[in-house]
Amino acid sequence: MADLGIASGIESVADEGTGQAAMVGRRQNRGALTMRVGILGAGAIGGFYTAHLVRAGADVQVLARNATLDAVRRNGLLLESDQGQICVRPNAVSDKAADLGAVDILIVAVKGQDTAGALAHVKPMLSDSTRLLSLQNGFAGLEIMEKVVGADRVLSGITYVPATVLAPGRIRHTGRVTRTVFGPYTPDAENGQGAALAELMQVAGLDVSYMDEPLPAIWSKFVMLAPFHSVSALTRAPLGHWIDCAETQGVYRAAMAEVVAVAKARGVALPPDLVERHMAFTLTQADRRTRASMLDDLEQGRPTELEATIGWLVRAARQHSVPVPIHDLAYALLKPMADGRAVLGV
Ligand SMILES: NC(=O)C1=CN([C@@H]2O[C@H](COP(=O)(O)OP(=O)(O)OC[C@H]3O[C@@H](n4cnc5c(N)ncnc54)[C@H](OP(=O)(O)O)[C@@H]3O)[C@@H](O)[C@H]2O)C=CC1
Ligand SMILES: CC(C)(CO)C(=O)C(=O)O
Repeated sequence: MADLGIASGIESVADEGTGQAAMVGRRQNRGALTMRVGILGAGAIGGFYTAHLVRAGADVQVLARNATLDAVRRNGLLLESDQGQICVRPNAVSDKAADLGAVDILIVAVKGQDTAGALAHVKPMLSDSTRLLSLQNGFAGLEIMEKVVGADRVLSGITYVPATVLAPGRIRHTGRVTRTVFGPYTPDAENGQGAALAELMQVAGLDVSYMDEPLPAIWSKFVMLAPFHSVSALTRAPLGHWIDCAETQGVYRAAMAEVVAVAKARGVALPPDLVERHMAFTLTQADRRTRASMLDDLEQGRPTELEATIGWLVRAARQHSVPVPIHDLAYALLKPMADGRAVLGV
C-alpha cells in the first residue's frame, strides 16, 4: 500500500516503517541529535513536539508568547497521555527570536490565521540553510510561507497527532496516533535537514516518514480534515459522539468525496479507495475522544482556522467549478464565529 501518511497509530510503525522512514535512518544516521530545532508556537502541536524532542535529547529552542511563555518558563512543558507524562525544560524559551538565534529547522506550529504575523518576527532564527517545516493543516499556511521565505526554504508536512491545550504549557495527547509525514515543498528545498529531523523524531519513538514528494500525503489528510472539522464544529462534539449516527457518518463520507473531487480538479492523484480507508480508520482505530482543534477553538471562544482550511477549500472548489455543498454550508454556518466573537455572547 502506498504510504500517503494516513493515520496508522504508533503500533503500526513496523508495518509501514519498511519504506521511506527506514531509508531516512540509512541516509542520515549521524548528527541528528546535534541539530537545533526551533518551535514556533508552543500550543497543542508545538508542545507535543517540544516534549518528545527534548526528551530525546535534542537542542530545542521555543518561540512562545503570552501565558504559554510564562508557564513554560516557570514550570517547563508538560505533555500528558494515556502512556504517562513527559515534563521537559527546553534549552531556551522566549518571545524574542533574537534570544534564541539561528536554528536548523523551525517547526511552524501556530494556527493558520497567525502564520503571517508570527513569521514577521522569526528572522533572527533563520540562517541561509534554515528550513521552515509546516505541520499546519491545509495549504493556506504553506502559501504564506512560500511568499515570506521562498518555496526553496520550506518543508511541507502534516501530522495526525490529536492534541489539546489543557492549560498554558500543559498539553494532552489523545490516544496513541503519532503519525507525521513531511518532505521538501519543492525539490530545491532539500538539504538533508528534513531527513535528519525525521530521524530525530523516530529516535523519540514517533511514527514519522520523510518523503521526497509530500504533497499527496498532505492532500490525503486534508480529505479527512476539512470534513472532520466541519462535522465536529457543527455537532460541537468529539468523534465518539457522532461517528455512529448513520446520517452524520453519511455527511462525513460525502464531504470527504467533495475534497477528493477538488484535489482531482487541481491535478492531484489520490488512491481511489482513500475515502473508504479514512472511514475504516475513523471507525475502527481512531480514538473516540478525538476532538477537532477547531472544536477546541470554538468552545474556548478563540478565533478558528476556518479561512485557512474550509474557506481555502471552498474558494479552490469555486475556481475549478467543483460543487462542495457540504463545505459551503459548513463555511457559512461557522463564519460568524471565525474570529472568536462568540465569546462576547452577542
Ligand atoms: N491540535 C491538533 O490536534 C492538531 C492541530 N494541527 C494543526 O497544527 C497547527 C497548530 O495547531 P494547534 O497546536 O492546535 O494550535 P494551538 O492554538 O494549540 O497552538 C498555537 C500556539 O501558537 C502560539 N502563537 C501564535 N502566534 C504566535 C507568535 N507570533 N509567537 C509565538 N507563539 C505564537 C499561540 O499562542 P496564543 O495561545 O497566545 O495564541 C499558541 O500557543 C494548526 O494548523 C492545526 O490545524 C494538526 C494536527 C492536529
Ligand atoms: C484531526 C486532527 C485531530 C488530527 O488527526 C486534527 O488535525 C485537527 O483537529 O486539527
